[in-house]
Amino acid sequence: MALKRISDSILYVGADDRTIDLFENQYPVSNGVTYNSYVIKDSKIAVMDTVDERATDQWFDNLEEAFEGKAPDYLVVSHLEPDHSGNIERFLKKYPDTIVVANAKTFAMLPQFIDIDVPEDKRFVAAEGTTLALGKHVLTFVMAPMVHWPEVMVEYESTEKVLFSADGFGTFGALGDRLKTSELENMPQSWADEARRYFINIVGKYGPSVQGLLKKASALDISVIAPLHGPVIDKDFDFYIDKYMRWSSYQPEEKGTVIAYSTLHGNTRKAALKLGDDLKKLSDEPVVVYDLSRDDCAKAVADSFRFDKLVLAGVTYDGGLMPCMEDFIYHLKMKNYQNRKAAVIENGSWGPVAGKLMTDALASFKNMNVCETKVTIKTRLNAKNESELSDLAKWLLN
Ligand SMILES: Cc1cc2nc3c(=O)[nH]c(=O)nc-3n(C[C@H](O)[C@H](O)[C@H](O)COP(=O)(O)O)c2cc1C
Repeated sequence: MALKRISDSILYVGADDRTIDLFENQYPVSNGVTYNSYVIKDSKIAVMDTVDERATDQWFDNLEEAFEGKAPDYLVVSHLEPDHSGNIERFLKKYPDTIVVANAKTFAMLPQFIDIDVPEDKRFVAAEGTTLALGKHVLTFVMAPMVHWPEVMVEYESTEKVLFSADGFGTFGALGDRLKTSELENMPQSWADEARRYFINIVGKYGPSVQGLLKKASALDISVIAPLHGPVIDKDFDFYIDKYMRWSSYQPEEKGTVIAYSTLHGNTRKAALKLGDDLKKLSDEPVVVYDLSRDDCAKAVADSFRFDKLVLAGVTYDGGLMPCMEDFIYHLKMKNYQNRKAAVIENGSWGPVAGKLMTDALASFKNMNVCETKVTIKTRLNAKNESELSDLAKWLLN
């Protein structure tokens, strides 16, 4: 099959992985994932990153097709996460004359990832603003520390105005025979859900670092963004940049409520659904309800960042919270959840403490407006609780 291309000179040599169930062994990827890698062909040939070990054979086949009998000159390593560094060693064994292009931090960390000691004359050490001419094409290196690993850098190719954005603007999902967002259906909207789940959960903790990179990127004239996962972005840039601005500044994208519940016997679920119905009766704003025992925690976390309101509805369990609620709150904390309106519904049959625990957790996040009155259910919803839930819906929408 002919290789997919960004242009005549920039080829896609990455691969779909539809066999993986959990990305990073924790995020469900029912539509698979891609490990992107690119080849720039000019007087010199540069390979932009390797791929996960799971895609080794496909990648080497693609490389051979792209090289057309020539040998590569450079291997650019934008960062060392195993899904991108997984084939550096095999590549250097197969193409030992290649010069490795990476920054000083990457070279310092490289021995943790490969057993080959790259000799000095096979190293090109990139720093902020360093350029590397391949012929007509020229790469400029832009450091992006802690987006989301310390050694991350991105590369800007100025002739075709391509930003190789590392994991920035990446998303889950295999690509099949398409590559660019302009070739995919329902773009850019359909990109947002999975890109949000990817960003918030994988990069979200490092908002200020992402803002730093966005500031540097705003000075570049960009025609294409080529990330390391998912489609190459070739239009509607404002949409994608706006999403990244919001996500990295922890601002909600839109009005709406996430109700995340934990239940042992189903009564707290009933309360969560009742509140959802009350909200829907009062407003057209979206309401999304998550069963934290069953639903994808990463999706619940991503939607919590998407919307401006969050309700935690949880049972008291052995004098504490159910593990799934603890886990959800832990994820919110890890990803710097903040700037939202929030409320709590608790349940307990003899000594409810879940409300205090959930309220304290929410109040510990930055700039939260947490409802002062919590709804306390004693085992089953009663008429008073129903009226309290109606009042809570009004407070949330106020
Ligand atoms: C194993 C177990 C431990 C529980 N621990 C407590 C507890 O420490 N304090 C309390 O008030 N209720 C406790 N409960 C009762 C739950 O909070 C109870 O399931 C809830 O009040 C009813 O809501 P649900 O139908 O949503 O589970 C416990 C229930 C179970 C099954």
